[in-house]
Amino acid sequence: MVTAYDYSSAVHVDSAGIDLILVGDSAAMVAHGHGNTLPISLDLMLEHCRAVVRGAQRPLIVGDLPFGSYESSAAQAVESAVRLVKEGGVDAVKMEGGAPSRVSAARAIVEAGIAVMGHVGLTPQAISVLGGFRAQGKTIDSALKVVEAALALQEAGCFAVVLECVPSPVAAAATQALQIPTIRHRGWISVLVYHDLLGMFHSPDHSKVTPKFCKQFGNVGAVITKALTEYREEVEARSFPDAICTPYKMSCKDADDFASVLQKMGFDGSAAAAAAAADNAEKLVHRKPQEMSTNGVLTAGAAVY
Ligand SMILES: Nc1nc(=O)c2c([nH]1)NC[C@@H]1CN(c3ccc(C(=O)N[C@@H](CCC(=O)O)C(=O)O)cc3)CN21
Ligand SMILES: CC(C)C(=O)C(=O)O
Ligand SMILES: [Mg+2]
Repeated sequence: MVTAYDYSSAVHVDSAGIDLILVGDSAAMVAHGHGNTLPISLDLMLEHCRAVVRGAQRPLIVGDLPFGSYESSAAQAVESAVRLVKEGGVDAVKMEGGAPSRVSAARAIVEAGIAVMGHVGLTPQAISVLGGFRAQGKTIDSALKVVEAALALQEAGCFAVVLECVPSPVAAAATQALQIPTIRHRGWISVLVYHDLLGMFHSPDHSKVTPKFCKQFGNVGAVITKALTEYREEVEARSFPDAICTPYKMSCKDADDFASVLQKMGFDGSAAAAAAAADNAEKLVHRKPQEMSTNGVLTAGAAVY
């Protein structure tokens, strides 16, 4: 399971054959730059869900219920879950927490006909009471609470539960106790945030949106920065764009006529510039292949024009 927040990330995750996509409220952090997940609204989550749904066909798509959209009552939870499915197009919803009121909300959503994924352990929407992004289940008492919460969510009808930031004995015990699948986040990991696994951000510059440790399966951020830098340098050096790169063609005759019309109108400078550009394009096109740069773009261009 990997998160996705927009069309292009959904296309990538689908192409990689990944089974589940989470449209996570972590979008607040990695897509919008907030320091935690609390600010994102249900309306904004719906936009992210719609974009992801357009990009992915095969994976099961789960949408996070954002902070403030399901805590007040079971009725509010059902209403928000219905919107995620009906307007967002997701296949299932995920909600954080295992307190009795959350378990009742999960049951009500399932009874409304919507599949629910639970989420216990570190529940980022509760940072205010947890005191930060802190691992959970590190004492016997809190470890038991994690297992009990997971069991209660299963009993309420959840089809899976995410166990986030819990020690491996706690994840193992909960997984053994449950019949439904457990999805581990940061432990034995099987859900990762897209940007984390691709290495999209260079810590520590973006430490507020990048958790301390996560296996990086790529270094995409560095690839992006390199490409953007090369583009900027080529534009600054005026080596890109060159005449041959333009796909918009004008016949030599039209170019000449265009220049004389400009001249008649009194735009002498423009006429000269247009004629020079036409001349330049002409020269490039008629160069012999061996005179061309070994750059593939130029060579391909010579064949076309
Ligand atoms: N990019 C990103 N990746 C995530 O995994 C993620 C988000 N955003 N946003 C929502 C939550 C927040 N998450 C986080 C954020 C920070 C830590 C973190 O730094 N944990 C420390 C401290 C643990 C402790 O104090 O007990 C760690 O070392 O793992 C963990 C999970 C997981 N989720
Ligand atoms: C980290 C995962 C489990 C999540 O809830 C999110 O990305 O929002
Ligand atoms: Mg989330």
